[in-house]
Amino acid sequence: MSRLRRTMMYVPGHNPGMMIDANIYGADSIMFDLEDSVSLMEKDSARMLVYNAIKHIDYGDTEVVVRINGLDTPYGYSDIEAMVRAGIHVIRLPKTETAQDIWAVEKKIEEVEKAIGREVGSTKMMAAIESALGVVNAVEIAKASDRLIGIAIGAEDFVTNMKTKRSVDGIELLYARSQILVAARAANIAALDTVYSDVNNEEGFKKEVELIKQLGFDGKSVINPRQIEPVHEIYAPSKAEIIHAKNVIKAIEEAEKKGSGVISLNGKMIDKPIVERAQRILTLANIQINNEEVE
Ligand SMILES: CC(C)(COP(=O)(O)OP(=O)(O)OC[C@H]1O[C@@H](n2cnc3c(N)ncnc32)[C@H](O)[C@@H]1OP(=O)(O)O)[C@@H](O)C(=O)NCCC(=O)NCCSC(=O)C[C@@](O)(CC(=O)O)C(=O)O
Ligand SMILES: [Mg+2]
Repeated sequence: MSRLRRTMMYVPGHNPGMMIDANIYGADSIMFDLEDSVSLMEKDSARMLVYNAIKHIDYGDTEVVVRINGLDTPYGYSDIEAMVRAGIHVIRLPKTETAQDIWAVEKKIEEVEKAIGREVGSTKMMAAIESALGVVNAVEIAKASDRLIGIAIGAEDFVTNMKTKRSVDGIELLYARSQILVAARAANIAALDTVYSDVNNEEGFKKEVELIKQLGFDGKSVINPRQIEPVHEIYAPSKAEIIHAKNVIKAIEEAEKKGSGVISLNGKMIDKPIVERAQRILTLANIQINNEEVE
């Protein structure tokens, strides 16, 4: 079953109180931040804190991601060196604009993997796209490396670059979100939506989550534990959807045994895209397809 990435929670890398038990809130991934939530004065100490957290704290099954500083800053290469040595699962590059940005990070990761005897390719990557140039190059970025597990939109930087600001309905983000989604799907990797900064506006947050789910995003970057449960609730399939999905899988398995790829269920045609949607529903419902009784 593919890993769920409905929520990826930012945890400021200079805040040991937030880092120590960041997995207890139930986010699918936690993302230690070395970039914009950390002041220039604290860059080196935050890197050391995050290194120690990854090395010594057991975060269980939670995926651990680190957002590094860009390679155009004095911190990016040291961030990669420390994070690969610590054993990070995923390195997220902010403000990615070209495939070359990905290759430069990958080159450094590989150098460190070889130096410490870590399996080459085992450190995964994500790219955040936060500018017009990044959006224009989204497909090349998404396809730039086998290490990439997903791409994300960073809306606060993006709207600044576009000389606008975020609105309630998010119209200013529609093109970029769509472009990033299409690029992710073309590369067969995950698409993650951006943060919603107004943590006390639960209604506004839920509306945005409904929107990005409908667009097709796998999940969302979040900044506060209170934002995790609403995302998981909105992404959870209904009981009726689960039962239907199970019936679709059972029907197609029986049809395949008989050598047919197309069948009907309750008078409706069931073919490959419908089966794929059913599998996605069961993944979201956390159900092992083959080990479940079909109701
Ligand atoms: C927002 C707020 C200050 C609210 O504080 P509050 O104090 O009101 O929070 P409360 O709800 O009261 O906290 C209750 C309990 O949860 C604990 N707790 C809270 N937050 C926690 C957390 N994140 N991790 C673990 N623990 C947490 C807290 O310690 C307390 O624990 P306890 O005392 O034990 O009860 C706080 O959450 C926070 O700092 N968030 C992270 C902000 C951040 O990282 N920004 C950078 C990333 S965006 C960016 O860069 C833009 C972007 O790049 C993005 C893109 O890529 O999309 C672009 O361009 O768009
Ligand atoms: Mg940003």
